[in-house]
Amino acid sequence: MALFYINRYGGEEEGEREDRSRVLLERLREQARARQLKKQQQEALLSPEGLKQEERENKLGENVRAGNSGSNSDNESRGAKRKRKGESEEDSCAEGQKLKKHQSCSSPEERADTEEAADGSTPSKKKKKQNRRKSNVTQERTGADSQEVAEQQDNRSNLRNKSGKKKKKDEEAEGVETRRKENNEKAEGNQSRKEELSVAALEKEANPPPSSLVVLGDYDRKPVQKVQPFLPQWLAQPKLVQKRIKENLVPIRDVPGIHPKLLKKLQMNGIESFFPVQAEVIPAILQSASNGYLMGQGGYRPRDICVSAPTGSGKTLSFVIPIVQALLDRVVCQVRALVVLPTKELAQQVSKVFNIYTDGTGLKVVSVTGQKSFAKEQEMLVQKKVTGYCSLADIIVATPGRLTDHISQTPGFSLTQLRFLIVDEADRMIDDMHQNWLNQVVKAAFQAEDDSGSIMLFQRTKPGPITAASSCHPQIPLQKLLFSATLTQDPEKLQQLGLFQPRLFTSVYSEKKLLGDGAETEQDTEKYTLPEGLSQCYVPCDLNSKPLLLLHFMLKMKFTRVLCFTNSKEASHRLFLLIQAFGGVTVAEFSSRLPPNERHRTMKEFEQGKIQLLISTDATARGIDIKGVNCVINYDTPQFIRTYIHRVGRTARAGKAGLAFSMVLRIQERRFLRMLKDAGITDIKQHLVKGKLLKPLVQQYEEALSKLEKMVKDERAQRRA
Ligand SMILES: Nc1ncnc2c1ncn2[C@@H]1O[C@H](COP(=O)(O)OP(=O)(O)OP(=O)(O)O)[C@@H](O)[C@H]1O
Repeated sequence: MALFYINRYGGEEEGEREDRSRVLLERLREQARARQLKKQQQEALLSPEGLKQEERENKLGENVRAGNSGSNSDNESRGAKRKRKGESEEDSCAEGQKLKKHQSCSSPEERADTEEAADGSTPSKKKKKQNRRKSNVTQERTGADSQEVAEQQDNRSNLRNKSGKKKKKDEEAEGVETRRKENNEKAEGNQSRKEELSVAALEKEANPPPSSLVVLGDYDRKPVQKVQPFLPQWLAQPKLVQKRIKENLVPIRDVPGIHPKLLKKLQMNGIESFFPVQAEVIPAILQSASNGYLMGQGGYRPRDICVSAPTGSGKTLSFVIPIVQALLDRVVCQVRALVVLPTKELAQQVSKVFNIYTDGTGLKVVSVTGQKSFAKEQEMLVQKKVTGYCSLADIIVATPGRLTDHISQTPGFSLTQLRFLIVDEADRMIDDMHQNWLNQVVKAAFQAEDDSGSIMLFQRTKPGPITAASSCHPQIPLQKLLFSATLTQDPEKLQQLGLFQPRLFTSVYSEKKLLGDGAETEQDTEKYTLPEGLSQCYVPCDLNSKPLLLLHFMLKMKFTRVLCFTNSKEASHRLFLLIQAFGGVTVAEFSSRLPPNERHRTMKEFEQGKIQLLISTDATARGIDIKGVNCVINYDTPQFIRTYIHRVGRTARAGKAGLAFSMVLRIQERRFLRMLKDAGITDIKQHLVKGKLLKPLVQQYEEALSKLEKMVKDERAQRRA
């Protein structure tokens, strides 16, 4: 076999070489013929008249050459250099290229050899090599060089013609007809040679030989093309939800399948119409539970649902209503719905909404957030009976930390009947995934029931691939529902949630844009959506003028119900003390510095309008729904776009109007505006406050500063004591 390959390979190579030499030989013959014809022509010219004419022509040629002698000698020396260079580069020339170069750029010396070949004598190998070298040298010459070569050729052949004049006289006997024919052939040959030479020169110009010198630091700025992410179909083609609330209200009776009990409750709570996200998501969840909570529609596992809609667009109700309805018919109290949220305040808020809609239904809602003691929470969750533990909660609203504590430490706490897992502020919860809370929940949900387990029939195992066998054994499905105003569209992040055939409902539209060449491209014109009633401004300022600006907004512009954000609890506290020391504004602070009950009280007072200005950390940035907040001030610029969106989203909720001011240090201005622009937020206006407007506040402010200094010292002393 190996031998066959060798022979085959060898055979092909030989054939190829034969072909090449045949072509070469043919070419050489042609050239020799052309030369012979030229000689004959010269002889014809050597007649007395012809000689005179030739002398005249030679003289004229010499004069012309004398005029160009400088440049010619330059060219010659360059030619010599190139020849040397050509010799050194010879080895790197590819075999295939050699033939082409040989044909297109034959030097005078080479042609002398070709004459020999035409005579029938075979040139030696050494000579061939020399020829190849020479042809390489010639190849490097420019168009001007090739002209010169052509001239030299003519001169040499003239000389040769003169010396062999007598010898050639014998051949004059050949017919004039043949000469003319051959003359034409020769002219054609010369023309083609000239063309080949100039093509070679052009090729050389287009591909100059590589330089050994590298130019550093000289590069062109190339526009970086944005890589369009490849999204799975459910992310690329979501179900679109209208952004504008007021224009897209849907009367509650127009949404099919809602239980009359719930319709009544909605009306009692002043809800006559559903917001767009509710009109889309409520029917979708209800449909997946249309066969009851024990199995999915048609016995299949229901699809998971992801919702990305602006702040204040009513996402809470879009999961509360269908879950309450799905569990209305439950017989035994078991944990069937679990809502996980990032903060205690948010968990309390959501559990309040559940309480409203489960009131009078027999469904029990328990909140596990650490607000109460662990033992107290345990008592609220499970009860020990003679027959074993039984659940006291149908719906649990929890923060991840407390939830995992109960999973691992509360006897009888079971999630084996869990049907709905709701992750609110899902993007934030994905960031918290390092706590491993989701794995613990899923593990607890698919844990085998111990002997005391009452409903062995509905025992379930962790779902694997769908097979005929798995379809024959229906079990209570676990459906995940994700909600956020800034839900990530990063498939890798969402992957961590182990979603099953998810559906996405979103208000973030990708718009098709026309490129310059007329082609269409899909571009995210906005990555996040803000409430329609929100007006945004930024105030360029310096560090010292920030407190004065805040006082100016509160005292001169008479802002009321203002939620003001700082980037740390220390900053919140100091600003609170300063504004308090200044006086004239009812102010409070909200951060993890305060105990939960104090935070709760503060929030209540703020909601009641007893506090004009609430200075807070990002603890209130997400999800908190405080009615009547008409202005948000970013005292410290938010570092991330998601933080900005959630902060400003505390106003302009439920289709109402609201105002957001961001104080931006001049050094931060560019970065801040770029951050917003990258997220597709361009409708932010600059709001300049003139120094003279702040001047009247300065003296009182300086007094407040000295008071603050004293207060901070006292606090430090107290802490040390
Ligand atoms: N259909 C409705 N009609 C009138 N008001 C509604 C309706 N749905 C919700 N609301 C009110 O709108 C406000 C915002 O609702 P919700 O807190 O659910 O918004 P959200 O989308 O969860 O906001 P965030 O993203 O900030 O958490 C609440 O005060 C709520 O009572």
